[in-house]
Amino acid sequence: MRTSIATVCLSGTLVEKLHACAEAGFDGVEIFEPDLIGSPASPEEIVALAHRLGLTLDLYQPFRDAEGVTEEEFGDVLRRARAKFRLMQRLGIDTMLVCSNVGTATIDDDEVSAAQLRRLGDEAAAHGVRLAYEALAWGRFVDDYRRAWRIVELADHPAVGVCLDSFHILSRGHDPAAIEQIPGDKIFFLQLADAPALTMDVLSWSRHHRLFPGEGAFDLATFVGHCLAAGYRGPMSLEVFNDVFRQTDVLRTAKQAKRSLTWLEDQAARLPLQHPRPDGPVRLPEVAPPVAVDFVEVKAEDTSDVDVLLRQLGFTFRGSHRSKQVRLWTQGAARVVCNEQQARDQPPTLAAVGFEVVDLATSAARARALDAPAVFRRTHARDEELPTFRAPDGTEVFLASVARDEAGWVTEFEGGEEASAAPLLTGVDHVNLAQPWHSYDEAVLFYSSVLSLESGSSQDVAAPTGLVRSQVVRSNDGAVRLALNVAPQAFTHPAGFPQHMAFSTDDALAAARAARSRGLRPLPIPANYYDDLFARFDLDPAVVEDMQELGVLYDRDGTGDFTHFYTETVGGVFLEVVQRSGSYEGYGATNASVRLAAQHARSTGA
Ligand SMILES: O=C(O)c1ccc(O)c(O)c1
Ligand SMILES: [Mg+2]
Repeated sequence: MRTSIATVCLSGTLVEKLHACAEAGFDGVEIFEPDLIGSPASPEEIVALAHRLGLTLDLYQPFRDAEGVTEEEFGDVLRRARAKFRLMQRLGIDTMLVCSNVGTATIDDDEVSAAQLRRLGDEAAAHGVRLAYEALAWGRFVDDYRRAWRIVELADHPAVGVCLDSFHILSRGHDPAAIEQIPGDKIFFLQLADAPALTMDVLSWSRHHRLFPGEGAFDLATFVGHCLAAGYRGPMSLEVFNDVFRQTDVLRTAKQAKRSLTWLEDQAARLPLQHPRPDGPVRLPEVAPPVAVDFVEVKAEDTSDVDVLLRQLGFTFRGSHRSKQVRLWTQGAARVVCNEQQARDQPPTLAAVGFEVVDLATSAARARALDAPAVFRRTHARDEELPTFRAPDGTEVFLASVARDEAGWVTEFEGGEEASAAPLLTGVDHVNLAQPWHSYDEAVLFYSSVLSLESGSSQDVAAPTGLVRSQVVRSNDGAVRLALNVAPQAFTHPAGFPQHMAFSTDDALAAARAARSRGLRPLPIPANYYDDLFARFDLDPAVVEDMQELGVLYDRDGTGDFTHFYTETVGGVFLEVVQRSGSYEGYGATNASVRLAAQHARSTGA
C-alpha cells in the first residue's frame, strides 16, 4: 500500500523533512501547514523538490474551525478556505484536512454543520480540491468519527468525505468497527498513530505522546483492518505528534516511522479481510520468536572483573578463543562471552545478545525487510558469519540457528574446563538493556518487530536519580525476555546506566549460598527491606534471616513467587540470579527500586 507521513512527525525544516521521508522510502507526505508557512521555500520549489525526490504531496492540513459557526463567521471561513485552495493548487495537493471545530463553533446542529461543509465543498470542488473532515477527540461539538460521518453523509457532496485518525478514535475508546459502515470512497484519508496507555486529557496526550504504530498500546491492526474492509483505497499515513521525535535525528526518525508502517501492514495482512485491496497489504517474512538467548556478550578493555563474578556464580571457564581475545563461560544453557577486542578504555558493557531462531534465513530476511541496520564484524565465537543487526540502543543482535552444530564453535575455545554436569544456574532468564531516552520507543518497535517479540505495558521504577521507565518485550512462552529500561538523565558517565543479565535457577538460596562460598559479595540490601518483607508477606522468619544473610530478595503475586539476588556492578554490568515459582511472570518491580537505591549507595559511597 502507498505510505505517507505528516511532516509534523519529524524534526528539521520542511526541506530536510522531505529529504528524510524520501530516503526512508515513503511514497508521499502530508504537508503540515506550519512547516510550509515557516519555510523560505516557495510552494513551487516544494513541488519541484518533492517531484525530484519521488514524493507525492498527499494532504494539506489542518484547516480549523470551519463548521458549526454563525453565518457571519462562515463568511470568514470561506475567505480563509479560498486562500488555502489557491495555495493547494500551487502545491498540486487535492485533499485538505478539515478538523472539527474547537474554537469558534456555537451551533451544535448536524444540519448546520453539514450545510456549511457542503458550501465549503462547492468552493473546494471549484478549485479541484476535496475536503477530508476529521473529528478531533477534543472537538467542541464533534468529537466522534461516527458523528463526523453522519455530518458528511448529510452534506452529501462529492468533494466532502471523512479523514479517520486512529488516535482520535482509539483514545476515546470508540469502537472502530463502525468504520465498515462508511463507504470506502468516502474515507478520503487515513491517519495512523499509536499511543501509550495514559490517563490524561486527550489534547495533551495527542500533542505530546503519540507514537508510531507498534510502539504503544493501541490495536492498530484491527483498526486498519476495518478501514480496508470498508474499501479504503488511499495511503496509510502517519501523523505522530511527539516531543521526542520533534528533536531526534530526522532521518533516523523517518526510518523508524517507515519500519512501523511495514510492521503494521504485515499485522493487518494477517487479518481475514472481506475486501482485500489489490495493492496489499504486504506480508513480512513470518518467523516464530527466538526460542532462546544463545549468548550474551560483555565487552571491555579488561573483562577480568566480570570473569570473577561468573566464576563465583558457578560458571565454568570453557576456554579462550584460539585466535581472538575472547573467553567463553557457560553454565547450564547460559553462555557468556567476554570480548576484549577493540575495546580500548571501555569499561564492561553488554555489547551483544545472540538469539537462537528456528529458521535463520527467514529471520534474517525479516530483519532486512524491516530495514534493521546490518553490522559487519567477525563473529567472536565462531568462524561462520552470523546475521547481525544493530538495535537502536547500539546492542548488536546476532541471529543463530537453533539447529546448528553447537560443538563446532565451542571447540574454537581452548584451554578451558569441562562444563559442570549439575549446574545450579540453568539458562538466561532475561537481559536488561539500558535505553537512551531518545531511542526508547524506537527500541520497543525494533525488538518487537524484528524479533517477533511481544511488548507488554510499561512500568516506572523509582531510583534515587529519577524514574526508570521499563518495558519488557518477550516471547509468548517466556523463553526470551528483554527488559528495556530508560536511564534517568543523570546517567551520563561513560559506563552509562548499568545493564544486566539474569540467570535462571531452581533454587536461588542454594545458588546464593554456593556463590558466597566462592567468595561472591552480593549487592548489600538494607535491613529495612527485610523488615518490610515481613509486613508484605507472611514468611517464615528463618527463611527471611537466610535471605538477609545472603542478600536475597523476594516477591510474590497471585500467580507465584520470585526469589533473586544481584552481584555488585562492575563497569556498566551486573548479574542477577532469579528463581521463578508457580507461574510468576514479573521481575520484582518493588525490589528493583530497592536494588537501584542500593546500587546508588554503592556508587556514591553514601
Ligand atoms: O492537534 C491538532 O490540532 C491536530 C491537527 C490535525 C490533525 O489531523 C490532528 O489529528 C490533530
Ligand atoms: Mg489527525
